[in-house]
Amino acid sequence: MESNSTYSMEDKIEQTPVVIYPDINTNLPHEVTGTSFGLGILLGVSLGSLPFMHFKPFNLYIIALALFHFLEYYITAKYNPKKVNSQSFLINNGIEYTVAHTIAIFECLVEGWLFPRWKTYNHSAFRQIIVTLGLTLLIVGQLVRSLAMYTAGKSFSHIVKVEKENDHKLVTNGVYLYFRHPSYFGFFWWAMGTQLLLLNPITSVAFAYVLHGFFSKRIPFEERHLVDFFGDEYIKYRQSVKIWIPFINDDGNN
Ligand SMILES: C[S@@+](CC[C@H](N)C(=O)[O-])C[C@H]1O[C@@H](n2cnc3c(N)ncnc32)[C@H](O)[C@@H]1O
Repeated sequence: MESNSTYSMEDKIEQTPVVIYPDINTNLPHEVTGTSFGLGILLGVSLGSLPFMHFKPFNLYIIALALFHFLEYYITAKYNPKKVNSQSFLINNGIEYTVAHTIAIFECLVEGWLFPRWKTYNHSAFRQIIVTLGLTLLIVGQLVRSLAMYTAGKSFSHIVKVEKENDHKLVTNGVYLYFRHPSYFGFFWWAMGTQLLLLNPITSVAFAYVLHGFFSKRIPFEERHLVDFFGDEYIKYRQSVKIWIPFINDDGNN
C-alpha cells in the first residue's frame, strides 16, 4: 500500500534536527544506570522512612545529597551533552569533599548518641530556626546552581577551562545577571545549608573555612582565564556583577 504522506522517509530524516548525543564511551551505561539506581535508592529509603524518624534533618540531608548528585549529571546531559561523562555526577568530587561529608555524618551520629536531648529531641524555637535556615539555604543554593548550569549550557564545564573552546561564549544573562559565579554561590550555600540542617556546630564552621579557602583560589584562577578568553567584555562584566560569597573579594584579586 502506498503512503499518503507528501514526504518520503529520506525527507523526514533530512528534516530531523541534529541532536548531539553524549559520547557513550565516557558514559558507560552500566556505570550511569548503577549510579542513578544507587542515588534513587538513597532518596527513596530516606523519603520513605522520613515519617518514622525522630531526627528528620538527617533524612532531608541524604535526600539533598542524592538530588544534588543526580542533577549534576542530568543537567549536564540535557544542556551540555558534549561534556557529560560518568564523572558528571560529581560523586568523586575530590578527597576533601568525601572526607567532609563523612565527618559531617559522623558528627551528626555521635552528637545524636551522646546528646540526644540537645540534638534529636530538642524542640526549641532556636533549633527550628537553624533547621529552617539550613533547609532554605540548601534549596536556594540548589536552585541557583541548577539554573547556572542550565543558563551557561555549553559554556559550563565541571573542570575550569584554560584554553578557549569554539563554542565557549561569555554568559551574562539569567542568573549570571545577579551573580558572577552562580554555580559556586549555589554550591557554597547548599553545602552550608546541609550542615546547619544537621545542627552540626563543628562541621558548619569547618565547611565555611574549607569552602572559603577553595573558592578564594578557584575564582581568581578561573577569572584570569576568562579575561584571556573575553578581554574587556569580561572585565566590564566583573566590575558590574558581584559574587555574593562572604569574604571573597569582588574585584577578582583574592
Ligand atoms: C564549574 S563552571 C563555573 C561557572 C561559574 N564560575 C559559575 O559559578 O557559575 C567553570 C567554567 O565556567 C566558565 N565560566 C565561568 N564564568 C563564565 C561566564 N560568565 N561565561 C562563560 N563561561 C564562564 C569558566 O571558563 C570555566 O571553564
